[in-house]
Amino acid sequence: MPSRRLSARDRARRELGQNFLVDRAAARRLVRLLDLTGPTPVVELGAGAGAVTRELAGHPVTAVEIDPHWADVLRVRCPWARVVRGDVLRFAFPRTEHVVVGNLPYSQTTAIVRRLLAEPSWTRAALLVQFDVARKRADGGSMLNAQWAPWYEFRLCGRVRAQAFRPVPSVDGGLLAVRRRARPLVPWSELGAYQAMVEAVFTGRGRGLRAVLRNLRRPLPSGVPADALPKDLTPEDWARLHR
Ligand SMILES: C[S@@+](CC[C@H](N)C(=O)[O-])C[C@H]1O[C@@H](n2cnc3c(N)ncnc32)[C@H](O)[C@@H]1O
Repeated sequence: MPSRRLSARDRARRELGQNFLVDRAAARRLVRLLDLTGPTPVVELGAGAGAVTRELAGHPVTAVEIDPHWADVLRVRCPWARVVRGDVLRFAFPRTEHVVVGNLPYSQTTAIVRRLLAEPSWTRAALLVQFDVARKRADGGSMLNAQWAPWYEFRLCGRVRAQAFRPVPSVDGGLLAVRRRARPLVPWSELGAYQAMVEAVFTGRGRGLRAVLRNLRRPLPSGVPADALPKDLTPEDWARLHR
């Protein structure tokens, strides 16, 4: 029955964060952040109705979409793309070099970003997320930022007004560029130990960084003021603290 089908679609729209881009210029701005020059493989996260996918015509694209309805639509609209019907959180990312793009479902941004950062083979990502989330990532200072700072640089690249999406969300979007460092500040093989250290510092007992580090029996990195807080440390400070 049409009315039941409509309500199922409405439910999917809400649960899966289906705020589709209707502003072509915004989709182009997102794709331009990838600096695509040659035939670099692209993985698109949450491809939906293909607003971003169609701006990638001519590139080898793998478009991941969880909703079977939109995955089927995509196969017709963007026949050059390899469409994978599945959950980004379980997707097997390529083991060879690639780039990543996605207008992410707002409700799953953190989970998807965490999943993405744990993948070793992509070099650049262009993400459209809530503006405040993009700004927070780019400003640094959070535990999540510190845990990934030796490997990635985050940059806020602009705002996308809420009216660029349908349905119109309650907040604007933000363009976030993530670049893997050519020379990581900490070896990838030490990721687990490094992240445990960052968590211990952020959640450790003591007032100020010096006291927290004293409790953890670690020295304050040279050049860091005694009254600094964990959020004040630069990626280089964190790397020295790890060493
Ligand atoms: C904000 S929409 C973006 C759609 C399209 N890329 C665009 O820009 O118009 C997010 C898309 O991600 C899909 N999605 C939500 N959760 C997902 C997940 N866990 N894995 C894969 N796709 C997901 C939704 O169905 C939706 O199509």
